[in-house]
Amino acid sequence: MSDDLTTPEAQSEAELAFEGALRPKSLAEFVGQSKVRGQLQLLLTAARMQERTPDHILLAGPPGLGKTTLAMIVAHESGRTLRMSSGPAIQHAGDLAALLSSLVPGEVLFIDEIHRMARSAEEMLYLAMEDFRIDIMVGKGAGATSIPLDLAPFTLVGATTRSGLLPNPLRDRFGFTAHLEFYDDAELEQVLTRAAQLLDFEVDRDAIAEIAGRCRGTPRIANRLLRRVRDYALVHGGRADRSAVRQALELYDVDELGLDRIDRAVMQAILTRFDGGPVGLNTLAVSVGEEADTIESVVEPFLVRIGLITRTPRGRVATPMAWDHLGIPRRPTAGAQQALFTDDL
Ligand SMILES: Nc1ncnc2c1ncn2[C@@H]1O[C@H](COP(=O)(O)OP(=O)(O)OP(=O)(O)O)[C@@H](O)[C@H]1O
Repeated sequence: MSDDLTTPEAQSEAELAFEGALRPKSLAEFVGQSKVRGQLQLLLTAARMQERTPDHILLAGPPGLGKTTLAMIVAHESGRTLRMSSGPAIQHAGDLAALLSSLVPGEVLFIDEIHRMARSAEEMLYLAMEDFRIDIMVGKGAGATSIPLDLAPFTLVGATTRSGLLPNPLRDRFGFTAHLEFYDDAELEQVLTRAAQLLDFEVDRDAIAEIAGRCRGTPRIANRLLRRVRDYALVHGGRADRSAVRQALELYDVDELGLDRIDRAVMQAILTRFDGGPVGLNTLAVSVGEEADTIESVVEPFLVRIGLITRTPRGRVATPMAWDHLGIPRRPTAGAQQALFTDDL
């Protein structure tokens, strides 16, 4: 689904550059997530007063809600440099050893998608987080020895979209875990207003409200839709008003609830092929030709959140609102109450 406007992951170098320009640089500029902001502020201030590195921080939540931005803010607010890496780039304990041993004292190490790091590296990280020390294995077999190596003190900021996949010993070593929530419409309007100002783009208030309602509670998508609306207003030479938003987003297949092509394909499958469900994740993924992981981590949380589907022990089930929204008449004999596919819940 890499070409979809509402995919919450960043999609290209150009988008990353665009995001960089809009990224809040301080906690004060960061919109929403007020509880997490307050908790982080306290943690950073206490560390500063005690002249020590801040505790390790785990940021959990769906893509595009601001985990990378918060990691950058942690480094910035504590006056430290930031080193960025990601779970998939750490395939061996040696990759992590090289990274950790090159940190300068006090540096903030950001590991995105930390749940995708190699198991062997995870174990090395336990000791590094706790004692700022690692054991390097030298040699093989009976002659193998481990050489302890002291590390510079650092703060690890881990980000994950799947905190349930992190082993407990790793999760427990974070001093603070922040669960980022989807943003409400008022917060998204603030994100959009700020972005429009930074882009020097004049846009009507009701246009902002219209975009906020269609961006899946996700700032990254809000900014991306704003960009498309800006293109539309530029090309058509008109005002960036509510009607321009509607026309631009219709062109890109984003409906008034923010559903895109994939969401609709998933809903159509549940409603028409499986009579409203229940249907198991893998069966559903195969029927729409998508990865089960994409359905589970990107599509489903949003559909559940807006009340179009529910998760039951027997699988995903469409709600009455889903039939109405997709404009599909409910079948009186729908087998929705039968567990059709219970093999892969
Ligand atoms: N609270 C916020 N206030 C203003 N803008 C935000 C906020 N959170 C995120 N953004 C905007 O959304 C973009 C995406 O945020 P970010 O890269 O931090 O998300 P993420 O959660 O790390 O996503 P991923 O998991 O895909 O890496 C940022 O460039 C920023 O412009």
